[in-house]
Amino acid sequence: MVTHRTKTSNSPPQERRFFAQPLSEKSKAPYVAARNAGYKPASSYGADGKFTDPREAISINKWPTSSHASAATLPPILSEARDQIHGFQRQVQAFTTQLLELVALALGLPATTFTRNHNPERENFDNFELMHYPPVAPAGGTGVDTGAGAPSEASSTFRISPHTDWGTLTLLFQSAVGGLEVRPPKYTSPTLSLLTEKWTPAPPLRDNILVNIGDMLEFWTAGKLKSTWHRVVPTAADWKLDRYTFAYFLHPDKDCVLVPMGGMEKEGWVPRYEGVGRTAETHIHTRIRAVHGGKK
Ligand SMILES: O=C(O)CCC(=O)C(=O)O
Ligand SMILES: [Fe+2]
Repeated sequence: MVTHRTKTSNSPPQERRFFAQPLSEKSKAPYVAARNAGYKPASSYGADGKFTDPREAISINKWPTSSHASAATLPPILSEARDQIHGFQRQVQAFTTQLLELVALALGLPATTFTRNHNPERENFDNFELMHYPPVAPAGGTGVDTGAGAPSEASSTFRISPHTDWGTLTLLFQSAVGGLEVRPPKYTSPTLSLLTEKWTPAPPLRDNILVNIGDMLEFWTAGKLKSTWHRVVPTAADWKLDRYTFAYFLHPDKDCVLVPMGGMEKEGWVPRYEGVGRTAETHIHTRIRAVHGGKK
């Protein structure tokens, strides 16, 4: 799903300034698993727990204003931008509310089917993440794209390894450097075959926001909407470049339950992933443990 954006610049200057700092500075707000927020150094984890990715990122949770108990701890450069971040989050909230209403209507459901689980005043895992991907050489030598032709799974090289996003929707603000690929919906197995499956490139489109469907919508629609597998690979054209993106991960209220809505569950439905009947909070904690381990 691609949607048009108007006023947001491609990469806020704070983003580059933040990542250019020494590790000791960036680590002043370290990642805290219970909040799913903070700085995650390069090569310290992988998107799906299977590979280790060279990407570094900082996650900012829903309340960057210090008046909230669960406010994100922000490192100095980003705390200067608190108001800007908060304003951006409010715009995202208004926009995603409309988007979720449209998704419900398109499925023939009442407009509030999904929005009633996304109360902006309640606790959730909403997460605004700034990312930096350092240059990485493609597998099999420079100038060769990685992917379906790679000789073995272990030798695959990613900027971010294949994964699905955990929340409801992800808004992806990509920079000019490409490499994002999505797994076409014809592949329905919960496990990937990196050696045979062909992925579809999703190059950055100027002034557009790319919207990914996340796990929650897959559970609520009994698989009618699929949580999209995606990855970022180094391409022949720009593997030497640093890549910056930012993403807004929209999450539902922590206590809502992941069961099909609006009578969408058909007899014989086999969920692709574990998690049906759990709360959103339990699902996210399970995902965090798989990626970051039990520590922190
Ligand atoms: O940087 C991108 O284009 C994708 C990032 C992504 O998939 C993620 O952070 O979950
Ligand atoms: Fe993702």
